[in-house]
Amino acid sequence: MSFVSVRDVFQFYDGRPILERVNLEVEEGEFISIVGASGCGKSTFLRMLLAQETPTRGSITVDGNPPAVEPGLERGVVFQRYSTFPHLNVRDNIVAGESFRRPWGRFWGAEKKAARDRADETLARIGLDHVADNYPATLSGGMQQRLAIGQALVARPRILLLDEPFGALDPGTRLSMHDFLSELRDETGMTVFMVTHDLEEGFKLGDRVIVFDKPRWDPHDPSAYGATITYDFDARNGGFPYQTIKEETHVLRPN
Ligand SMILES: Nc1ncnc2c1ncn2[C@@H]1O[C@H](COP(=O)(O)OP(=O)(O)OP(=O)(O)O)[C@@H](O)[C@H]1O
Repeated sequence: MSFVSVRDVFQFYDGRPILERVNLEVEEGEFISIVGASGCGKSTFLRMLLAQETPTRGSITVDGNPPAVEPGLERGVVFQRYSTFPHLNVRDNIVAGESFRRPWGRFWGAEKKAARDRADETLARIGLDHVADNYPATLSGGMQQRLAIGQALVARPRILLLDEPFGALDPGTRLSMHDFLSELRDETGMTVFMVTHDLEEGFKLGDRVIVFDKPRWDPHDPSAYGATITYDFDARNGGFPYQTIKEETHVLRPN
């Protein structure tokens, strides 16, 4: 069985289909980029992987079990929402991120000093070392996002869920965050699901790029049908020339 297995998943809100018959098999360590039109259910899909929502029908398993409700060590999941701790300075926000992966939580004494030194190395990698002693509220929006991403990444979860994490960053910062994410992923072998609206970014970072779309469309009732995975591109080795179209396995056929 695959590490993450999504079988015949449907999600309805108020009787309205959002996702229909979604199937996906992901091996541990794969990086899955998720693209699709606005409102087609990409974030809903991430929330189901995070067990914040249960599918109306179908099943999702992570390592053979339903996804953990509480993100923990075994099935560590971090959802990127640009949230940092306002009462901790920038350095200690990174230390807090790393402590998420320890069963006993916070660092003390010499360990704390070592954790702060590691945090300073991380801050240098994401270009925030000069504001290590500042509080998040004093940073620009882009810097706060970088901090939140750094905090999520140093927790080194087994699965990392990212919902448009780089959307608001300027192009230079975006590139350095790409490098940071790629390096950490190589170091940890974590499995990543990343929603992005930037196709180039999706192909650059992802091993696969999956597309959510509505294969059935009623012009008189746009919400009559839900979206599913219509394409599953192999993005390794440069992407497009090696694309694999799996339309046959995913597209719904009218009965
Ligand atoms: N809790 C909810 N209750 C009812 N409807 C919801 C709920 N969450 C999302 N929706 C609806 O489900 C649809 C899919 O939303 P979702 O946020 O998953 O899309 P998305 O593909 O991530 O969109 P975007 O790219 O704009 O972020 C939308 O029409 C949204 O209004």
